Amino acid sequence: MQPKAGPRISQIHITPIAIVDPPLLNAAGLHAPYALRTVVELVTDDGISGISEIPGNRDIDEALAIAKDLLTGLDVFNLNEIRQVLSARFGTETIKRGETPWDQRKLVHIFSAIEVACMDIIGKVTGRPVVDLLGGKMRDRVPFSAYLFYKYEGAGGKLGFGIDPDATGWASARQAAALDPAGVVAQAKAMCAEFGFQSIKLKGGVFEPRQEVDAMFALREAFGPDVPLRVDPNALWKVETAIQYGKEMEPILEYLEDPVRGQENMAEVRKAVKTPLATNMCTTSFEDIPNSIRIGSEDIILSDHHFWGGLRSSMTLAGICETFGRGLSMHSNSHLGISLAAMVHLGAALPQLPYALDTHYPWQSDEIITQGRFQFEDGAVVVPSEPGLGVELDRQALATLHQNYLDCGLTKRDDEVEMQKVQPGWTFQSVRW
Ligand SMILES: O=C([O-])C(=O)C[C@H](O)[C@@H](O)C(=O)[O-]
Ligand SMILES: [Mg+2]
Repeated sequence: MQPKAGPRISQIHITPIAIVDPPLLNAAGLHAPYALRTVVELVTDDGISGISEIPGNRDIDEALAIAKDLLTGLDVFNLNEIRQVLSARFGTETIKRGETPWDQRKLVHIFSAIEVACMDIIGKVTGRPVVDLLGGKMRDRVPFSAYLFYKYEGAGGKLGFGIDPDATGWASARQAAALDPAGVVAQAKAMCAEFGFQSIKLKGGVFEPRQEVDAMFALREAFGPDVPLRVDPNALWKVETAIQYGKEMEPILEYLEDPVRGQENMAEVRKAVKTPLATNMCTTSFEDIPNSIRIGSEDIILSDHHFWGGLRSSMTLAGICETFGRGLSMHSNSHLGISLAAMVHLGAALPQLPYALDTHYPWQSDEIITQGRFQFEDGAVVVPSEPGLGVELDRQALATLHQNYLDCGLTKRDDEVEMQKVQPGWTFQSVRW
């Protein structure tokens, strides 16, 4: 029997969108009232559509527009060829990941956008969910962790620092300020009550370490020893600070995420502190792995299919982690349901899943898929069983959120600029305490 010719890419639609994001504080500054995402839709010559979502950035969107011409006519099943074509065009980029908690590299984002949309199509053609294309489902539900942020009062979007007085439940709690340990505990209680999360992460690197460590002890006091806790100062601590507070938190932490900057500093802290160290900042690409293994910079890699070049690359990373005794979990950024669907398929396919994954999803209120917002049951999302990603693009919502993008005037994430609007003169420091 002759193999069938695969469907070929005939159209690529790239739509930047802006989604409402509350004033969340982090090491890089403050979230703008809108977070940017880019939605990519591939359409095949026989009219099948596949979608993906990546962090929004005008430079990356422009690179995607160049990729469009290179990819038209290629077989969606031939992901190796697609990768080769993209590597040949963008593989020499000199852009580095940068010092912020997010990633600036174009190639990994483009790979991710194209590969996920192709896998959505392949799933539709074969009648199988994406998790099956990644080797099959290891679990039916994928657990996520509560992701707490210090924040100013405010709802984001058009309301900015204002609030919607008619909001109820988590939609109301999400607007509250959280600027001290009591505020963090109140936020955690509201988020866990709504989503049923069974582990908790605090985004640190905002206040001096004593305050953030006190917040972790307050969470332990409020939730008891059965709820795993993590804190992520996004590499702002000095080695001695990380060792001091890392030791103090040994009895209460599941893992300590990126206390310090760089693999060497992480390795030094790891030798001194018993708690496992996790990273999405020092070992962030395949090129970083050899040194990570050589010097032992972390115990857990927080993968992110948007930054590691897609879902299949993330499976490769899982194999490397298994070989070298690293744990693997997942990092996130402000995102909608297309990204969440991809994260859930990947989470379901990973051979081991010892840690609940990160997600910013509770902080978002918009959605771009026809089924509406994903539901969490006891902190977990049920793996979609429909072909492909199992989500369909809501074209009306896409148009509205694209208009938000045009109106808001943002072209990339810049938390430093947003912070300066509130605290004039504030500057990002790569190591602060
Ligand atoms: O674990 C992390 O480093 C993140 O989740 C990075 C994000 O960019 C986070 O800092 C945020 O949303 O401000
Ligand atoms: Mg992190």
